[in-house]
Amino acid sequence: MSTEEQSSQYQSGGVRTGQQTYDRAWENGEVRIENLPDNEAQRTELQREQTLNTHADIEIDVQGLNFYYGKKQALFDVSLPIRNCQVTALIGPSGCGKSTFLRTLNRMNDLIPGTKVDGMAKFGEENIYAAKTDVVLLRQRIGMVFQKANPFPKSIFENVAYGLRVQGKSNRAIKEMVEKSLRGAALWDEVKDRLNTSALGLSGGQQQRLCIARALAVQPEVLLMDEPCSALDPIATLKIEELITELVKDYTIVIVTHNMQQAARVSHFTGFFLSGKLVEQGPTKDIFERPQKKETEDYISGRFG
Ligand SMILES: Nc1ncnc2c1ncn2[C@@H]1O[C@H](COP(=O)(O)OP(=O)(O)OP(=O)(O)O)[C@@H](O)[C@H]1O
Repeated sequence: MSTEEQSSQYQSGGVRTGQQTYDRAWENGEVRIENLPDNEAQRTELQREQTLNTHADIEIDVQGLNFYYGKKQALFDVSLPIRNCQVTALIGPSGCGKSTFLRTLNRMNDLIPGTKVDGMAKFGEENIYAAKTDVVLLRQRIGMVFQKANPFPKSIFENVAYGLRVQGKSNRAIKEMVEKSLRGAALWDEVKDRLNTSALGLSGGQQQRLCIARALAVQPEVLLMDEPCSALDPIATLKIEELITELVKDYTIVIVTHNMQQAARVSHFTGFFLSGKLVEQGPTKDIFERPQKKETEDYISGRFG
């Protein structure tokens, strides 16, 4: 089908396939990774399908979560299992509550005055939302990477060493962990000869991988990623996606993304949010190819959002 034919089909409201939705994104000037060498996108999607484990243990079991910014309720009765060593993507239109949900998982919203949460998020024997939860320890176990890379104005080495110094680790242990974390974040080879130079001199993609290394250094069990590629070019985006595919062998990953094709490429499970409610969740392939709810189908096929 020609581009023109596709466009007219979109305008007439016909159902789009994921590829067509992505083609439209390309026409709109958004990222298109399929054009990169070796058809990397198809490879990662295939790898994701092969590593889907619908029986994986539930690492965080969120049940009946309600969340409020002051009087405004932002999440309504959300229940979502986050599975061990799988990537869970959170998708939905702007303002639907994806980031709010993500931030409840390591209590980042506590930093915003006037917020309130009720419900349960079972993590091991703990309820993440319980008043007695040690939030510092929680954020060490559940690390976070933000939309915009936020390295400290320090050297590359000190950025990664930061959390380890706070923990009082020995210099020798710190040196080992910094190297291990930079390797884990697929950055070591690019920076090993300039560890003492400023992190701010790195490219955007390298800075984001440095932030991932910084999160890995304190040995988390879960990594939360809030649109980690939204400020990156296609090549840097591809590197982060490849990295996610590697990291998920050892870590449970939850990623917020606006980019449905990214969700399709990297995630095993997907949750679709709309107006603060989790409309549908399940294996990514099912959500994209056989959505059960009309709202999901409309969103996936690009009718809104
Ligand atoms: N600090 C805040 N104070 C008050 N309301 C907030 C705050 N942060 C978010 N909200 C509101 O909560 C709702 C959910 O926002 P959230 O950022 O979680 O959505 P999102 O799906 O991540 O959106 P986006 O894709 O645009 O980042 C929105 O109505 C938003 O305006």
